Amino acid sequence: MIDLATEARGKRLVSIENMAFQYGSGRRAKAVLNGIDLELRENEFVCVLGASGCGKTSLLRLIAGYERPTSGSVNVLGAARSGPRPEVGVVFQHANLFPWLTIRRNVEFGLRMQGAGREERRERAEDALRLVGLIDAADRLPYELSGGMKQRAAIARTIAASPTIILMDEPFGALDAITRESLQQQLRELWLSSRQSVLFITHDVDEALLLATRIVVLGGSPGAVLFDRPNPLHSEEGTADQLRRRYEYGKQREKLVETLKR
Ligand SMILES: Nc1ncnc2c1ncn2[C@@H]1O[C@H](COP(=O)(O)OP(=O)(O)OP(=O)(O)O)[C@@H](O)[C@H]1O
Repeated sequence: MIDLATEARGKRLVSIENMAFQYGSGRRAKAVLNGIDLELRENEFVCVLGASGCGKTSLLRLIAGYERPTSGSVNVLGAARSGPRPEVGVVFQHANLFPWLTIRRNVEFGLRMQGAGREERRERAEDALRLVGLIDAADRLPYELSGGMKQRAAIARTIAASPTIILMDEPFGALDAITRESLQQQLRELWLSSRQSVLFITHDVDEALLLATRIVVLGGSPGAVLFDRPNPLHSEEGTADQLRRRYEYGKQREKLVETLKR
């Protein structure tokens, strides 16, 4: 029988089946993930929550193609191929901008690698910088920008390359609470207008409840999927404040925190 709820979720972009992963081998082996089944579909914003050390970054690195599974499969865009690829963009906790290049040149850099011509690079970089509200800072150097602006530049660099999937590893983890909230809201608006498929790693329950269409909780050692459900609070409207004032917010939050403690 066709599962209508699953069919409605759109095309499958990432499919992980019974996957295990370990670093090293023999006596130095460190089992990190075990029995992982996970999907990312078109237009989904999946937040992967988990306590420190449960394997979230390792999972992202496997999807990005930086690591290979020890057993089981990680299929991305129909292929189990390893190595970075332009269809998969990654945003890390630290912006990693080239300090000697202007913000514009940083954003253009990946496009040059893709072989885009000068005009096209300029246009796509400007569009991306406009989307993240950084067009006025385009000709500044990274050291002249605040932490939040640098993260927005890193997001612009990823968006400009038009990936099919964006992987984000705690992109706001190193920012102060106010900047973090403002960027969460901006990312939410960006996602609502683009419906880009995103897999977002975080250990922040509030961040997941605000941004996710679906929430996955990883836990245990080696890490396993403890919870994988649509975000019941996902909404197309409203700000973070309005979301937190919703009646069900406290209950859903508590449920996730309890799962995280397992
Ligand atoms: N290159 C490596 N070699 C060996 N062990 C590693 C390596 N990288 C990570 N680990 C170990 O794998 C486990 C999972 O690490 P990972 O970074 O994936 O967790 P995480 O959930 O992202 O943690 P955090 O939230 O603290 O970033 C940890 O125990 C870590 O020490």
